[in-house]
Amino acid sequence: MLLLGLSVEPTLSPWRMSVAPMMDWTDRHCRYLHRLLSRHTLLYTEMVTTGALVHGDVQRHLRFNAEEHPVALQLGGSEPADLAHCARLGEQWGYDEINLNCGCPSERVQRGAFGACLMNEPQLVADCVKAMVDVVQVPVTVKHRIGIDKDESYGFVRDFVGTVAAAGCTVFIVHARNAWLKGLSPKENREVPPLRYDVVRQLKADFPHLTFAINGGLNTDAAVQEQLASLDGVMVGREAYHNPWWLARWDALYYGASENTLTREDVEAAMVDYMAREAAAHGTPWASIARHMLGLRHGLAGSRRWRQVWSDHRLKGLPPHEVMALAHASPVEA
Ligand SMILES: Cc1cc2nc3c(=O)[nH]c(=O)nc-3n(C[C@H](O)[C@H](O)[C@H](O)COP(=O)(O)O)c2cc1C
Repeated sequence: MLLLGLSVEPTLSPWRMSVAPMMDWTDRHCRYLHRLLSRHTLLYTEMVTTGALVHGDVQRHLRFNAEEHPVALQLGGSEPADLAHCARLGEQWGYDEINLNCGCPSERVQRGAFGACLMNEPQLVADCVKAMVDVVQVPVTVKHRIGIDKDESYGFVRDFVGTVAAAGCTVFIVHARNAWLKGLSPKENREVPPLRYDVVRQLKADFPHLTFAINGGLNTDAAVQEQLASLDGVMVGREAYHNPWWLARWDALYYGASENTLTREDVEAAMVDYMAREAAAHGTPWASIARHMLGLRHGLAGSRRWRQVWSDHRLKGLPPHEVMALAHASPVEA
C-alpha cells in the first residue's frame, strides 16, 4: 500500500492503533464490534487477574472469537510464577500478546498489590516480565502511567522503563498521566491528574529502540496524527467505546489500507447475526452484546431513540432482528 508515496505497510508497528483494555467494556462482544469497524487495530481484553485464572473458570475469562485477531490479553498480577502460568495459558488460547497492567489505580487492585502501585517496584515488574518472556513466544508488553501520586520527576518513569526493558519488555503503552493512589476514584484518576504527553516523547527520545504507544485523552484524528509523528502508536479508550464509528476510518487513515465500505446499518446487521449465533451457541442474551454498540449512531439525528430501543429490556424476549426493525421504525406519532 502506498502512503505519502512510500511503501509503509510492512514497517508499521503492530501497536500503531489500539483500543484500550477497559473493565466491563472491552469484552469479546465489544471486540467483535470493533473488529467489524477496523481490520488492523489491535484490541485489548479487559484486565484478567491471575487469581481469576488460577482459581476460576479459565474458559469464561479467556474464550474469544477467532475474528478478533490481533487481540492482546491484559493480565493483572504481581506474582512472577502465577503470571508466567497465566501468560502461557493466554498464548495457548491464541492471544497475540500478553500485557501486564501497571496502570490501574483502583484500591481493590492496590490491595492485591498490582496495577499502578507496581510502578513503585520496578524490579518486581522486571521479574514478572522476565518470568513471562521466558515461557511465551508472543510479545510481553507493559501498560503503565508516568508517575505515582504527586511525584512528577521524569527520572521515576525513565528508571521504571529502563529496569523493565532490561528484563525483556520492548513495548510500553503509556497512559500519560500520574496515578494518584489515594483519594481519587478510578474514574477521577482518568481525568484529574494532568496529561503530560511530552514525558512519553522524552521516553522515546531516551529509548529509541523501544516501542512506545501513547494513551490518554486522544479523541480526534488531529490528536492521533500529531502523536504518530513522533511515537510508534496511539491507544484510544473511552472515545473508541462511546463513538465506535470513528474506528471505521482508521484502516484507511493509519494503515494505508482500503476504506471500510460497511455502513453503520451493515455493522448493526452483522451484530444482529452475531447476537443470534451467540444466543444459539452460548445462550447469551442479545442485550449483553447490544450494550456495546449503543454509540454506533453517535451524533446522528434519531440516535437517541435508536439507542433507547436497543437498551429497552422489556424487549428482551424478542429476537434481535425484530429489535433492529423496531429501532429503525418511524417513531409513532403522539
Ligand atoms: C470503564 C473503564 C475501564 C478500564 N479498565 C482498565 C483495565 O482493565 N486495564 C487498564 O489497563 N486500563 C483500564 N482503563 C483505562 C484505559 O485503558 C485508558 O488507559 C484510559 O481510559 C485513558 O484512555 P482514554 O483517555 O483514551 O480513555 C479503563 C478505563 C475505563 C473508562
